[in-house]
Amino acid sequence: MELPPRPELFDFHGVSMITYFTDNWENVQNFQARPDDIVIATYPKAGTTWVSHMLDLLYFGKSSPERGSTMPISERVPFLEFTAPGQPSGQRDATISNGSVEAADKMPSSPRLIKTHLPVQFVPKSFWEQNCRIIYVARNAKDNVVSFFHFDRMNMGQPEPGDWPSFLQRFQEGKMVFGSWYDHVKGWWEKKQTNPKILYLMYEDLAEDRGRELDRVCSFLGLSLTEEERCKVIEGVGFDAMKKNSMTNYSTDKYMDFKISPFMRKGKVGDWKSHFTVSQNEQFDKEYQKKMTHTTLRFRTEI
Ligand SMILES: Nc1ncnc2c1ncn2[C@@H]1O[C@H](COP(=O)(O)OS(=O)(=O)O)[C@@H](OP(=O)(O)O)[C@H]1O
Repeated sequence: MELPPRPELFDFHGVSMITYFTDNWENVQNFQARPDDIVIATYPKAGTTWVSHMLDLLYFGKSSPERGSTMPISERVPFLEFTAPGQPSGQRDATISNGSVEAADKMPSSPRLIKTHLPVQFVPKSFWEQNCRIIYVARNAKDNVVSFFHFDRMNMGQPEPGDWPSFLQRFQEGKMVFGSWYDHVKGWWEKKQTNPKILYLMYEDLAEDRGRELDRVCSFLGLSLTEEERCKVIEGVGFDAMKKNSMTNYSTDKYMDFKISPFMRKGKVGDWKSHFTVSQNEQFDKEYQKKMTHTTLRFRTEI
């Protein structure tokens, strides 16, 4: 299959975007949420797939144990604002595998688990009106940008990444798909301060002790598990298990070139140390301090 050329970034209401996430804008904004919908919101590469698979196992692992090994994560947890590359708005094939609003509308399962990378100000208002629960996952900026760089190298549906120094520079300027990491993590953090329906998770905490974070998630969602169920979820969301599982490792995605880099790449905290030079790190830290002065949000870059 011939793939369309890589998309270009453009400014969309103050946020850098590509058309795959703006083509269906009206339908996204008018999306009708249901009160029991659960949203998994993240800046790209912060642990979306990890928490999506965790929630899917939590809700459907018992009733449909085959689901996690037969349905790609993009079908189990549709990506709200996504429209398939190469298919202009209005002519899209609205199957569940394309993600998107239409797929979510048709989902029979309850609760619906819905993925989004939207910054908080772009979230469709129906989610707030319905008082839906939202799990936001954030990852420290250094590991986040490294993961994003490798993703853009291997995903032909993303803009050309260029070389590492220029990618890092553009990350600091917020010229990434879904905009500035700083605005994203801070915007959701502020929203969380007044909205108890938002659980703010950290990738680093998950990496440190996913059992403990699973317990936090269950308590937020009002779920209780038997010890056996709990062990099954913990095992199912391990990095090695998810890397092997073709329903979570994106090996079925035709836009990703695994010869360049796998989707489930390293899954580590601190991998940034093998990418940043000493001077890139110093420069980054300086800008980071400035951009994070007026927030109580704190990240760990190693565990
Ligand atoms: N189970 C588990 N354990 C540890 N790490 C995990 C796990 N699942 C996904 N990952 C890592 O998360 C990174 C992908 O992030 P996302 O799923 O948010 O990507 S996406 O935005 O949906 O494209 C990507 O990070 P990097 O390896 O650093 O590139 C994945 O490897």
